[in-house]
Amino acid sequence: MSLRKRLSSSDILIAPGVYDGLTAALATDAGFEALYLSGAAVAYTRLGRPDIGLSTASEMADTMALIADRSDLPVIMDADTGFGNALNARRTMVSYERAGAAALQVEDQTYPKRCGHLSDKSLVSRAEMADKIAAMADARRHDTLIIARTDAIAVEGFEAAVDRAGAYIEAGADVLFIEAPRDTAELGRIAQTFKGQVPLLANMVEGGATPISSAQDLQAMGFDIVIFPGGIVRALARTAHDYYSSLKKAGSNIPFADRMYDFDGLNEAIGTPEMLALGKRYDGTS
Ligand SMILES: C[C@](O)(C(=O)O)[C@H](CC(=O)O)C(=O)O
Repeated sequence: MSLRKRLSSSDILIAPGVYDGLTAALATDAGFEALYLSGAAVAYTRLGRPDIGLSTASEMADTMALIADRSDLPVIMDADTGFGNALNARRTMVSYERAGAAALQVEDQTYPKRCGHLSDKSLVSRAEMADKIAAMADARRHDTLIIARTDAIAVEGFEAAVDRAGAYIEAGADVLFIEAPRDTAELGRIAQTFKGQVPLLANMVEGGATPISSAQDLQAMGFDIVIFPGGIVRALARTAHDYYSSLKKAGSNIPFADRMYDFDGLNEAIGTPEMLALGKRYDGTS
């Protein structure tokens, strides 16, 4: 089902963050209906660095292509600022579509951007961002959704964020994402203001500016999509930290065994038996 069609349903869409073939495979097997390719998760895992605009558009497109090889689910792709001005954003649209994205999220920060939950962000003008959205809409070759994000709450205040969001819908945004509301009341006001105009996205960042709500509560407020972009990295980083400490201390993985897949367990999780059976089917002997 196309992402646009799925968003016409009244059930909120939960898109967990992924950043490679493994996380895409595991999230797909868990039964989600869409994935979120998080720029933060790519920076955290590939670079071991913060989400401050260090990853390149081509690194992101390569990652998208690997995920599309491994999962048939629609992928919402983080396009940051579009990597520059409107012309850069047009090119980002075309290359991310080619890599397999079903939706591109673009934000009104200056380039290079930073995580929406870090301080000291700066914005391009409302008019520049509106033109960037229109440029991306004109450049797309498929029914790729444009998710317009404003980071204005932290920079210009809540009312300005609402004004910007209205302008971005007028410019052609298919989905609205107001980044980092500071409390549940602000989340509720966003839903009340824009419900019924375009689908609304909420972003749950553990320990970030917005208190964590469940998908059920966000749906009751009026949200249509919720992303959990970096949760998987926070979970895996914590496990990796504990794993390396344990291995260093014990000189073996025996103390950690009940927190790990063994050889067969991992092979099962990534579909090794099915791949080997497929190989046999095409090995010229049957
Ligand atoms: C949504 C986001 O842009 C992302 O890169 O996934 C980040 C999330 C994060 O930093 O954990 C954001 O700016 O909110």
